[in-house]
Amino acid sequence: MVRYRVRGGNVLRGTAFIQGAKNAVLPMIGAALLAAEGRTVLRNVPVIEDVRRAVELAQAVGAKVEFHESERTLVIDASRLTSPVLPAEIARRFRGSVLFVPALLHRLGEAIIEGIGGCNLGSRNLDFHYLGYKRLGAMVDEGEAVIHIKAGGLIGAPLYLDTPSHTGTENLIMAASLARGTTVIENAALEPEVLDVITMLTRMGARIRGGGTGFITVEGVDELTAVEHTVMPDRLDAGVFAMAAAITGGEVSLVGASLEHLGVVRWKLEQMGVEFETHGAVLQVRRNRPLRPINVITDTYPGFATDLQSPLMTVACLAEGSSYIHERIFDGRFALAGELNKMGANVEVEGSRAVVHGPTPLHGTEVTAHDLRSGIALVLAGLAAEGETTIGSGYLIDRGHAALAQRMQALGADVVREISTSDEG
Ligand SMILES: CC(=O)N[C@H]1[C@@H](OP(=O)(O)OP(=O)(O)OC[C@H]2O[C@@H](n3ccc(=O)[nH]c3=O)[C@H](O)[C@@H]2O)O[C@H](CO)[C@@H](O)[C@@H]1O
Ligand SMILES: C=C(OP(=O)(O)O)C(=O)O
Repeated sequence: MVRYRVRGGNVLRGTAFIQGAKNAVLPMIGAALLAAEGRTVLRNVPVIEDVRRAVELAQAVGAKVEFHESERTLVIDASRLTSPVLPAEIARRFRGSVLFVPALLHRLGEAIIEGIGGCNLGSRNLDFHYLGYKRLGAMVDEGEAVIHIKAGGLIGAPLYLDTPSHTGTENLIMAASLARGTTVIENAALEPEVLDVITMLTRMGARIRGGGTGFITVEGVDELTAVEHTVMPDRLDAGVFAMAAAITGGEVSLVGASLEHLGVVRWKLEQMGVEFETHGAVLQVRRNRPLRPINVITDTYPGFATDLQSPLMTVACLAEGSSYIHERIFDGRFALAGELNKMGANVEVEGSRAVVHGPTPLHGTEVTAHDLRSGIALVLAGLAAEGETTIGSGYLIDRGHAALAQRMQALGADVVREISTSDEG
């Protein structure tokens, strides 16, 4: 029912406040459920739909959770968990639901997963998670509709991931933290969000070594305690606002963005003609020369983040020449191309590769968000387009970006969030 309406042509200038990281706070809510006493306090929590769903899910398994949205603070009391069931109607609405499994296994001896949601990006397997739980001593029954995992006390073991799965790494670290003995996880994910989760778990009393090396050792402990933790800034939100400055030829100050976390995204945008300057804790981004085309291959961190591939495709539409994009993480992440082409772009897709023939003037029309990042990419396209762009299925954008319309308006953009009467999401 939510849609975004964008009138293009305004050059973005001003200050944007970068939200806390969605992909860090969701595992942290899962981690908070590992503490059998006391209250966990999470600060800098983004007010996004995925967090609201995570709060509902934590309440469904028995935790007492207060989300003080205006304070961007979560208070979680998990001293009494009552149900091992992750109910379909909540769990199917976001990916982070999978991050509740370790706490349910440790606290209740079982987890019943009635569904797992998240962006529709092609195949999104969970086999590394299940294999890991099995190696730690759990029994996994993968039914058609329901997955039942049972564990009468997990025991540390050597684990490996075929590829460094983000949530897979977080889940296995959480499972190992309260398992008896030592667990080693080879080929672990290196994403900054994983490191932030390790920092929180360490503060809770977990014994974790090797974060950021791809080779993590966890010595199990008997209990974890409730702590206070401030969620790191969202590098994907920061990347989007940097690209909003880039696509409109503007200049924005990003409060709370870390240039270090942007990694390769920074270098690719610089190659396109975008300038970055750090002023202490504020990151200045501007573009005042024509956009150059780019080649991008997505990869796990420290490679180019797949979640920023879609917004970058939009920016490439305005570049003077052909850009090449190779998507290596997800096999269904190019639905955006068809929507951009409706707006006048010329994007050709073949398998996991796309060629963006720029520059093409964009014109406003009705388009659809197929997932969170294609949704925000269409907002960027709307900023650069002539006329009005309406983006349907806006809930998907709200899953990951807090107060998007207000933050864009503060930069001079004409972006409005509406509740439509049609039945699209
Ligand atoms: C809530 C959250 O943190 N979501 C992020 C997380 O998703 P998520 O943790 O789901 O992504 P993964 O890193 O696990 O998946 C990456 C790839 O590995 C494959 N795979 C993964 C696990 C598994 O057991 N088997 C398997 O084959 C997936 O199908 C996919 O092709 O990382 C993605 C990749 O950076 C991001 O796009 C998501 O924003
Ligand atoms: C793919 C994403 O999220 P999720 O894993 O929650 O579906 C995303 O944030 O772009």
